[in-house]
Amino acid sequence: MNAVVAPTLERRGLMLVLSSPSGAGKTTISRILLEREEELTLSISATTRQMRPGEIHGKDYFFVSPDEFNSMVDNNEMLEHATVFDNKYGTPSEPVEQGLSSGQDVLFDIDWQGTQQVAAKAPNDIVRVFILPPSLQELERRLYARAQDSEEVVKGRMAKAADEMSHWAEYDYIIVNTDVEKSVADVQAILRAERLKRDRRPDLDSFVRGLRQA
Ligand SMILES: Nc1ncnc2c1ncn2[C@@H]1O[C@H](COP(=O)(O)OP(=O)(O)OP(=O)(O)O)[C@@H](O)[C@H]1O
Ligand SMILES: Nc1nc2c(ncn2[C@@H]2O[C@H](COP(=O)(O)O)[C@@H](O)[C@H]2O)c(=O)[nH]1
Repeated sequence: MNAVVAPTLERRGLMLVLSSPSGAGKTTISRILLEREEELTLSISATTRQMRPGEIHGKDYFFVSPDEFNSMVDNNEMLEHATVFDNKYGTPSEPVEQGLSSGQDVLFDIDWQGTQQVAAKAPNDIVRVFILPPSLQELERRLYARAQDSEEVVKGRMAKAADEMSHWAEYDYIIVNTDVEKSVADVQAILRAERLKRDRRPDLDSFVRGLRQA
């Protein structure tokens, strides 16, 4: 009987998108996921919004001027871009492509507009997760508890929460973020199953052929 060598992991990475109304917990869940998932890398967005206390340029966002943002768009450097809460946000393409082709999965914290654009460009690579808050009162409480935005900004984000949530059905998976640990475990379960999908495992074809000939 011929020896059959178990398949090495040769898969193209997937694009894991998290969206939610502002304050539901995407950033919190993302930070923990990135600590726990070695094969997951964050897509760092560019934005024209003001830096919040504690945020770091190049780690949380690339904080750019409106002119810089527009020239990135004009030079075709953005995978997607959108205006959210009166500021511009966009995903630089190159780091995403580099991550995917080296077998990393890429995590996106982007809104529904960006998700639609990525889904149109890469329908087979995207996995969409929508995070809901347990209630509107809790969403508002979290926005105030984060203590990084003015009352005016919090009110603006609450006013747009219903509109953002109206896109929930465009996503593959829905998580109600009551408990952070449980939400992280749910996203990890999604990742694990999606990584095993047949279409993401081109290496299996020759492996199974070998098994059948052995
Ligand atoms: N399950 C949870 N229970 C209680 N508090 C939470 C939970 N998840 C997140 N939070 C808190 O809610 C606040 C908002 O969370 P976070 O910044 O992660 O939201 P977000 O969805 O990324 O918001 P934005 O879209 O504005 O970036 C933070 O103070 C965070 O610690
Ligand atoms: N379409 C995109 N949306 C993005 C991107 N980066 C962040 N976002 C979304 O913006 C809001 C507000 O974020 P905040 O950090 O200012 O609180 C939130 O819904 C993010 O998901 C992006 O590159 N493209």
